[in-house]
Amino acid sequence: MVITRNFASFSEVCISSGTLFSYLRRQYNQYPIAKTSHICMCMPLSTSTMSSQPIATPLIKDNESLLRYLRQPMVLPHELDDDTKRRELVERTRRELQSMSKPLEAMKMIDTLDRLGIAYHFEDDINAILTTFSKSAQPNEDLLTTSLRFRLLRHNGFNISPEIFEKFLDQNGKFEESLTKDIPGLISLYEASYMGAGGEEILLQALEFSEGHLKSSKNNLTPQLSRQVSQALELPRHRRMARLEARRYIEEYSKENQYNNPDLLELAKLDYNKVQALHQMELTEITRWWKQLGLVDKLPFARDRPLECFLWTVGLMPEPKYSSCRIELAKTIAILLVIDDIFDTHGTIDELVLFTNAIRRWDLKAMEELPEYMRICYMALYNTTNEISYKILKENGWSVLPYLKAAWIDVVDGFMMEASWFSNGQVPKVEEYLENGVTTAGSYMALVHVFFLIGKGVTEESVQLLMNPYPKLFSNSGSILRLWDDLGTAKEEQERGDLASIIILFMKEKNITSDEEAREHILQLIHNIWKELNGELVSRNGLPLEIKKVALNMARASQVVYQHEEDTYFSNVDNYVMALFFTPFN
Ligand SMILES: CC(C)=CCC/C(C)=C/COP(=O)(O)OP(=O)(O)O
Ligand SMILES: [Mg+2]
Repeated sequence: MVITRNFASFSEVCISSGTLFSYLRRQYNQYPIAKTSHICMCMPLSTSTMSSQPIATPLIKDNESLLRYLRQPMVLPHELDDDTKRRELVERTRRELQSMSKPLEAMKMIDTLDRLGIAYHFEDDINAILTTFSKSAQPNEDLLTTSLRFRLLRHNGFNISPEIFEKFLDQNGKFEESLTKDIPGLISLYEASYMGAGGEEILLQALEFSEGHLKSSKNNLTPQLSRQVSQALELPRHRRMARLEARRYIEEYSKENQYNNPDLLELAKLDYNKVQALHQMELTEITRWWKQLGLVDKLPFARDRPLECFLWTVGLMPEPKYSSCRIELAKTIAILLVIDDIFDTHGTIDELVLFTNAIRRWDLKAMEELPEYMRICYMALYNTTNEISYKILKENGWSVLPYLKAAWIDVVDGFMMEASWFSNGQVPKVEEYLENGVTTAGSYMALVHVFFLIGKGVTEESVQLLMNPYPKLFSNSGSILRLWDDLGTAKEEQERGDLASIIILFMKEKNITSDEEAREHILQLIHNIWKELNGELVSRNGLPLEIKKVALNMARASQVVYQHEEDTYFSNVDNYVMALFFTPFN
């Protein structure tokens, strides 16, 4: 049996590799067979059957803590059992899914798998089932089934026409009154209506109809239905961040004793814990990188939030297969926050001009003209971007530096634009500010990196669509990010002396006197942009489905990170972080 154990870095762990190896030999009768910078593999002398089980490891800085760590059993027996059990359950669930003959049954199962955060195991099976659903129109299907079919298909990138809802309209073109008694059907219709794209009138109507009736009947329902209605009204499924929803729904599902499938529940919990352990490992790696980079030691005014950066990446790309993408993306966001702080709070306008020009030149000679505090940030950005480009070149053979660099130049140009507006006392138009704000929120920068880091569907044609201009998909999702950012951080930023906020601009431009009213308008704007985003998800815009899904996830994560009561921001995000990364299921 091979046991793998992940260390923060091999050199950090094996201050003396002899210590490790002889310790393993003595203690566990295991023998090291391979070492890389992150993994040490050990093989017991007595057997050669293999299975691997990575375990998250805390930073180990000296021999003392290494030995303390190693004194724990190498692989806890229950962890191996859990993994075997998890794999068995995945296969059992796959067989169950494949054998389902009734469409509604299969759809409900797909929906539950998705909600429990385990659908990624069955991607091919789900796609195969949905492909058959997309071809077979079912005239007699009820409201619940039709709506669920529509939502699942769109969610997975299939283009299905909303005409399938026409059969529920009466002679006056309104949803039939009799449907108001069908609460599960109404919930399903409500959830489906959030998949609507611009101009899809019938889905607008569906939203109004279902929302109105759900609100008015909420108090006269069974506790279970009432809970479902409240959940949907609070935030529809389509807008929820996957990992957070998995965390929440596993808890809810475990309470529904009569209705749940015990196999699915067990699988969801085991899988959640396994993915959480992977996230912890990534977090260890990012934190170690960030500490070694030492940027905030040199720039004490800058934000030091690797955990928050990582939360973003889990929002954007929750699936385990994107592990290394998350690590690289978190690095870019951490640096983005520092540059943002330089522009928003620390740099003088002359220094910012120098910095912007140096970034445009993108060479180390340009760095020499900068003040010392900017030089360190410059080089951190330069090196990190080169390293990411190198990694992509090594793995896929693509030279992506020109794209990554150009995206960063755009970010800094955007920051400079903001800085010059505010230093000249200029008030930009809302539209102008928003357009620039999409760039300064890092949206394009992040999505361009993700496009290459994921590496799916990267062709000469799709690369052409990536920049100049950026795709509408990116602008839509970036606008939602910027709007939520401003809704969430306006107060904090005003206190820090940063006056850039769409709320103030909106109030000025639209002659609105109340902050509250301006916020309402912005929420409506977000809702409208979501429709555009939904259109992009199913449009043939030439972009791969993987990046479309990430863009939608970015809009979802923005709401999670920024929607909060002003004074409870940190405690909210902290709660998410605790639940997502540090609290396993029993
Ligand atoms: C997925 C990505 C790209 C996440 C980055 C999040 C972000 C907007 C950080 C800047 O916050 P801020 O509120 O300090 O920015 P600003 O000062 O521009 O409002
Ligand atoms: Mg902000």
